[in-house]
Amino acid sequence: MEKKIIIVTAPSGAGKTTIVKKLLAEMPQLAFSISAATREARANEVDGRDYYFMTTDEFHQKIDENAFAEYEMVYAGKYYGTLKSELERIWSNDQIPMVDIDVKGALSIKEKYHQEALTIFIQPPSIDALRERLSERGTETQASLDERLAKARYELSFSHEFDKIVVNDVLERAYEEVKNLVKDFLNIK
Ligand SMILES: Nc1nc2c(ncn2[C@@H]2O[C@H](COP(=O)(O)OP(=O)(O)O)[C@@H](O)[C@H]2O)c(=O)[nH]1
Ligand SMILES: Nc1ncnc2c1ncn2[C@@H]1O[C@H](COP(=O)(O)OP(=O)(O)O)[C@@H](O)[C@H]1O
Repeated sequence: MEKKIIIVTAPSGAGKTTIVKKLLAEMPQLAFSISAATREARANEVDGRDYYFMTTDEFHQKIDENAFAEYEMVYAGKYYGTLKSELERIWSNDQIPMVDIDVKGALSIKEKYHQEALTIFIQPPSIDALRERLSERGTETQASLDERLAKARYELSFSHEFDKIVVNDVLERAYEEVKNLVKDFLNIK
């Protein structure tokens, strides 16, 4: 089977996880690419399901082994990365990896797999909407909220680097748009 890959990226809080999870539940052809990360697990997160949680030393070791398709220091000294072994695991199951990563990581993975990739940028309707969504999600402190919003302004300037931009205004509408893009890419009716 051809090794296709779908990359969804967005500023934090734009809704990409919500959209990706919904799509994964509906399309068995896809599998979530579980990233490695050095941040603390949140209360509802499970190692090996949400992330492969690692210490910084373990992450450095993987970098030295050239084990990553891409990695970035995303927030506050925390590393996140896509393991090559994770993509291979999904391809060997005859599924297509759905990669949910930050904008810089998405650009580098796109560079690597550009011939087989569909890249989608989820755009929030506005910075104010982002602030509201992140506050309501209840996962951020004032400092981490400010950090995410500053990064979002920067990331929004890269939206045109991706194959498709989907504005997440009304969730259901944005979701349908993403689903149709994925179906087109996979030649599914
Ligand atoms: N470059 C890169 N970024 C990642 C990876 N996995 C997750 N991220 C990004 O890291 C950021 C922070 O993730 P997280 O702390 O879980 O917050 P959330 O996505 O806002 O819920 C998000 O923008 C993710 O898209 C990865 O493997 N590589
Ligand atoms: N279209 C939308 N309108 C309002 N709230 C939304 C919409 N899409 C997602 N959300 C909410 O915004 C918050 C951030 O979404 P999430 O999927 O966690 O974003 P990301 O993965 O991009 O950081 C969540 O609480 C989610 O329920």
